[in-house]
Amino acid sequence: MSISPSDDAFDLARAAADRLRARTSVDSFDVALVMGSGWVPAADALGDPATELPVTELPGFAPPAVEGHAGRIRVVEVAGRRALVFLGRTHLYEGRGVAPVVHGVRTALAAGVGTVVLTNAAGGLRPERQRVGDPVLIADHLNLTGANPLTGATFLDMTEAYSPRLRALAREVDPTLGEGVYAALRGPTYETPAEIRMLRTLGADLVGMSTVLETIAARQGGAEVLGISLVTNIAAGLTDGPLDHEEVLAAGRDAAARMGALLATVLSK
Ligand SMILES: Nc1nc2[nH]c(I)nc2c(=O)[nH]1
Repeated sequence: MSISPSDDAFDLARAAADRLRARTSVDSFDVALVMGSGWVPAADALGDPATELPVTELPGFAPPAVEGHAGRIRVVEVAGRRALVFLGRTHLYEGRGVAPVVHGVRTALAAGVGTVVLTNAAGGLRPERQRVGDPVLIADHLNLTGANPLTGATFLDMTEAYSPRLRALAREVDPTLGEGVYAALRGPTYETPAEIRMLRTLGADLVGMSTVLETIAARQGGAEVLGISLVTNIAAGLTDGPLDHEEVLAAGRDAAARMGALLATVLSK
């Protein structure tokens, strides 16, 4: 018998799923999409929501670190599938611990979701083949956060953490999509040039501060995962000049709108 993470984390996810069902009058959902920084235009392209609510209406969700769209959930029918669209997420760097970072995914799985799409904004480590604004499919990850949502003898296979089937579907829809290894660090600092050189040596192609813990939680719950990064800056030391977070978000917004059509098409398959 595997020793799963503390039961209260799963009890809280079940309570949040029950409240979500009651609030949306939807008994079960098919797919969850977590829209990272700059991905709100993609969420808008998925279609008009039947319901939209602040996550704080559900147990276990903290108010968003930054006001605005982040911290809201939309219920949208995407290609005939009942979708939960999370606008924004909790990051490890907020210091709330690991469980809140994966609470959204666990809530979605408790509400019946079998497919989880994780999007994020990331730094690009391969300027020779990446441009700001490029979407990149996540083929695999390096969890360098020093954290894990699982505890105890939960020895989870992570061989195909990012669904080969969904990645092939995405490439069928958009053959220009590249793939890469996503390295997650705790943050909130961006990397030093020396750390970027280390990550390139380790085989990473993208760097960010999210996604990997959500992927682990989704895989523990048996869900298929599709991960997509939007390269919103070329990582530190690989171009001249410092990183400016506002520029980074603007680049993400420009490219994210076309991602909405891609996601809707992939989910229709
Ligand atoms: N760690 C890290 N996270 C990021 N998020 C974005 I957007 N760009 C970066 C980056 O260059 N490094």
